[in-house]
Amino acid sequence: MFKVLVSDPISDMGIQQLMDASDVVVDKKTGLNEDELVQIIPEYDALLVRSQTKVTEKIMEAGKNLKVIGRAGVGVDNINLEAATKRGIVVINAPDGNTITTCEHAFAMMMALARHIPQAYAKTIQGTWDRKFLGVELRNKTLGVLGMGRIGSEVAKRAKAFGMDILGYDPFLTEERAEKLGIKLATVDDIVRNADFITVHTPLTPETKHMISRPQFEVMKKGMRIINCARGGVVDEMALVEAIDQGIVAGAAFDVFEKEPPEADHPFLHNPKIIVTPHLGASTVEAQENVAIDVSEQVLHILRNEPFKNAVNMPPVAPSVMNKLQPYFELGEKLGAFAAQLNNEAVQEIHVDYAGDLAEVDTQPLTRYIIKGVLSRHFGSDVNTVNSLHLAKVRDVNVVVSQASATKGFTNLISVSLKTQDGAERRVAGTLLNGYGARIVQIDKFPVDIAPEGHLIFISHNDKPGIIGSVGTLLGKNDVNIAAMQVGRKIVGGEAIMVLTVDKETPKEVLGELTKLPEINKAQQIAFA
Ligand SMILES: NC(=O)C1=CN([C@@H]2O[C@H](COP(=O)(O)OP(=O)(O)OC[C@H]3O[C@@H](n4cnc5c(N)ncnc54)[C@H](O)[C@@H]3O)[C@@H](O)[C@H]2O)C=CC1
Ligand SMILES: O=C(O)C(=O)COP(=O)(O)O
Repeated sequence: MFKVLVSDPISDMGIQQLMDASDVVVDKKTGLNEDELVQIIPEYDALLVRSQTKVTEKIMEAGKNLKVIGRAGVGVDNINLEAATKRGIVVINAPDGNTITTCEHAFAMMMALARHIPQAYAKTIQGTWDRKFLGVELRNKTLGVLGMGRIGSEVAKRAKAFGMDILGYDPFLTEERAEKLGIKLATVDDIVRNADFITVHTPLTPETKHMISRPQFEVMKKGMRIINCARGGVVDEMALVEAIDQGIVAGAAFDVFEKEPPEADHPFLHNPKIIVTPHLGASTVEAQENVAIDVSEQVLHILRNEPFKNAVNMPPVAPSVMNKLQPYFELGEKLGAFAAQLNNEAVQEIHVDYAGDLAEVDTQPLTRYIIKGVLSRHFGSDVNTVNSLHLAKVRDVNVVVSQASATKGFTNLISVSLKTQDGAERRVAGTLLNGYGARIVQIDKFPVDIAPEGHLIFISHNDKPGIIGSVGTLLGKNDVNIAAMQVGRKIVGGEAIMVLTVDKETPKEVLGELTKLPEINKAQQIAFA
C-alpha cells in the first residue's frame, strides 16, 4: 500500500483518482512547518504540494520512503531539486493545467491597473463617491512581455485582441514564432524603453532575478505600468517603489512577492499605486482541478513503476521516443546488473553502445536504466533512474554512450562494457527478439543466447570434455535443478563459458565446490534484483 501526503490545499476533485486507487492511502495535512513534516514524512511514499510547503533537504532526508514529490502547479522553486535528485526522488509538476488561469489573472491585473478598479472599489464601499480615478485604454498601447512561454504567449494573444502592440522577449523566441503570434521579437532593452505596460512571465532564476531593476526603470517611458504574476524577485521590489516615487512608473500590479507572505510593513501594501493579490494566479476551480488531476495521474504512474511525464529533475522525453524505448528498460537494467556482477574491481568507465533500431533515438532514459543496473550492485535501492547518472558522476564513473556499432544481425543491440581500475573490460550485449523477448546474446567475446531472468550461474572454464557432466552432477547432488544451459567458446580447447539457469538461488558453498572442479576457473551467481 502506498501512502501519499497532501500538504497544501489541493482540489479534492483533482486527487479523486488517488483516493479511489485501491493501492493508495491519501492523508491531507496542511499548514505543517518543517519540523512537523520531518516527523511524519518517513511513512510516506509521495508528497503532493503547491507553493506553500517548502520541501527542504531536511524533509527529504527524513523521507526515507519518499519516491516522488508532485507539485500541483508550475513553479518548483519551493522544492530543493538538487537534494531530490541526489536522493533519487522524482519531482513532477503540472505545467499545463494553470496556464490560461494565470494568463487571465495577469490580464485582470492589467485591466484593474489601467482603470484603478481596486482603489475605486475601496473608496466606493467606504461611502466616498470619488470620480477622479482617470484610467487609460489598452488599445494602441505597447505591451512588453518578458518570458514568452506558456503563460506569456497566451497573454500576448489576448493583448492582440485588445488592440495592443506587443513586444516579446524570450531566449527561445524565434522570429518565426513571433511572427506567427503576431508580435515583435524584441530585446529586454527595447521593451523597457518602449513599453507602456510590461508583464513578466519567467521563472525566477539567477538570470531573471531583478531583471527589472534600477537601470531598467531609469530608461522607461514615464507613466508606464508593470505587472508581475510570475515570481517575486523578477522585478526588484525596492527599485520599483523608487521608480513610482520618481513618477516613472504610474502603477504596478503584483501577485507574487520576494518573500511570501510579505511582512505587514512591506511598502507594496501601503502604496496606493500598487495593487496586490496573495499569489492567486493559479487559483481558479478549473486550474486547480487540472493541475491536481495531472499530478495525481503521474504520481500513480511513478508509484506503480509505470512510465510518466513532466519530471522536473529528469530531461523531458517525447512520447514517441518513450514508446520506442520503454520495451528496452528492463533489458537495459538487467544488462547493467549482469555486467556489474562479472566485475570485482571498482568500475571506472561504463560504455553503452546502441545499434540498430536504437541508433537514432535519444536513448538517455534507457541509459539511466542501464546505469541503475550497474550501480545497484553497490548502491542497492538507493539508486534509481532519477539519480543513476548523478551517482555515476559523483563517484567519478565515466559514462560513455555511442550509437555507432554494427548490429551483428540483430535488429537492435545494446552492449554494456565496464572498464575497471585494473584495466580489465567486461562486456555484455543483449537484444529484444521479436516474439521471444529479451536475450543476452554476448558475454565478453562469447556468443550466447540466454533469457535474462531467474537465477543464473556463470562459469568460466577451459574447454575440455566432461566438464558439463561434472557440473551437472555436482549441482544435482546439491538439489540445484538446471532449467537451461548455454556454453560458449571461441576455439576448440580454449577459454569457454557456461551459463546455467537454475530454479533457485545456489548456496555459496555449492559455488565454492564448483570452483574446485577440474578445469573450472570461476563460478558465480548472477542475480537480477
Ligand atoms: N502567480 C501564479 O500563481 C503562477 C505563477 N506562475 C509562474 O509563471 C511563470 C511562467 O510560467 P509558464 O509560462 O507556465 O512557464 P514556461 O516555462 O512555459 O515559460 C517561462 C518562459 O520564461 C523564459 N525565460 C527564462 N529565462 C528568461 C529570461 N532571462 N528572459 C526572458 N525569458 C526567460 C523561458 O524561456 C520560458 O519560455 C513561472 O515562474 C511560474 O512559476 C505559473 C502559474 C501560476
Ligand atoms: O504554478 C505556479 O507556479 C504557481 O505559482 C501557483 O502556485 P499555487 O499552486 O497557487 O501555490
